[in-house]
Amino acid sequence: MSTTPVTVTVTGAAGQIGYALLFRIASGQLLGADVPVKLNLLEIPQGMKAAEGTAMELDDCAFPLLAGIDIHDDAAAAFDGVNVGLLVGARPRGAGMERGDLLAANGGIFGPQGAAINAGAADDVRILVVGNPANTNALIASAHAPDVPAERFNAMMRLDHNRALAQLAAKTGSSVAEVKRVAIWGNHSAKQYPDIAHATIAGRPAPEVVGDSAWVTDTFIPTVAKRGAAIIEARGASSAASAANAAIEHVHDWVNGTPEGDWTSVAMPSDGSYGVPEGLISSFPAVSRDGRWEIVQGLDIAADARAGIDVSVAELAEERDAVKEFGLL
Ligand SMILES: NC(=O)C1=CN([C@@H]2O[C@H](COP(=O)(O)OP(=O)(O)OC[C@H]3O[C@@H](n4cnc5c(N)ncnc54)[C@H](O)[C@@H]3O)[C@@H](O)[C@H]2O)C=CC1
Ligand SMILES: O=C([O-])CC(=O)C(=O)O
Repeated sequence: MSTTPVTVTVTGAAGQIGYALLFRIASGQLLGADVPVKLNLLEIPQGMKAAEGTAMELDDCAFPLLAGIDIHDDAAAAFDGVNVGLLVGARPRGAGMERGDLLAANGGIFGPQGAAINAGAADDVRILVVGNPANTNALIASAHAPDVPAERFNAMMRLDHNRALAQLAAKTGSSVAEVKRVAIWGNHSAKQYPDIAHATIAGRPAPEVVGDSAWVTDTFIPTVAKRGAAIIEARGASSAASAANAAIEHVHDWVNGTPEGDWTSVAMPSDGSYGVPEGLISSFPAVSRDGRWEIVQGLDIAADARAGIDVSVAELAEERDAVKEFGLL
């Protein structure tokens, strides 16, 4: 077992995703069963008491890997020395709030958090933004952290990716483990583009195994893209355990690598691949090698996929332009 604990900062620690996330991190599922972790919890003042309660429960688990817990309502302290930052806390959309209001309110959170990361993070810092609108919040945080390589800021698409795996497995009577190379492109929103064109199921092309292109267009894509809303409708609250699970898997693969022969979906700064304007934090199929994401190159993009990707990327560009107007970039 290595001895130096990895510092993991979780924002929104007292929220529902935080509650589903922290115990898994402390048990070793984020980084590995031999990696001790130190947890920094960041909350707003109103969330501090509940965060303290969660910390008491973490203590009561007596996790051998948990090297300490600190609770903060100050971003500079919470991100001091951070190696892995999970930015979950965000301002939810309130009644009568327009999308622009939401972007501005969250800019007020992710700008200062980016600046705190810039000031205090460890050299190897990796940041995963979960709080919505995740892609644009990641862009804002990164813009406020000029000394941190932009590639260290990701937004979470792993939940969308996992939703796509589950839908495809259910449709074809396969196990999830047999489904490989699904891709989600673009924004974590209802305009994302879930893509099975390059996927395989038990080694066979997924479109052939599904054998029903109307199902892909009319059922699969909207089901995956609108799954967040369907969960809210069913549960009366947004996805929490599945979101926490996705965050764990994203960071685990980023640090430890993706399995040979498969890829995942990651929103990261575009390098211009697949015609996505450079700098937008957009989702691509990606593999992790030596602790870095690489966009899977050379995939043929058919006309329907091109159109779907373009719609999602246009939404990201609109969000970027809106936050630029608010002076957040
Ligand atoms: N990217 C994705 O796939 C998904 C993203 N989400 C998003 O994750 C976010 C969190 O969801 P939940 O945990 O369910 O929400 P929640 O409302 O249960 O918890 C959010 C927590 O963040 C805290 N918070 C607010 N502003 C903060 C700040 N400036 N610093 C630190 N903490 C702050 C709140 O006090 C609250 O405890 C939401 O924006 C949600 O839309 C949820 C599911 C999936
Ligand atoms: O839709 C929401 O508010 C939560 C979310 O991002 C998801 O479940 O994908």
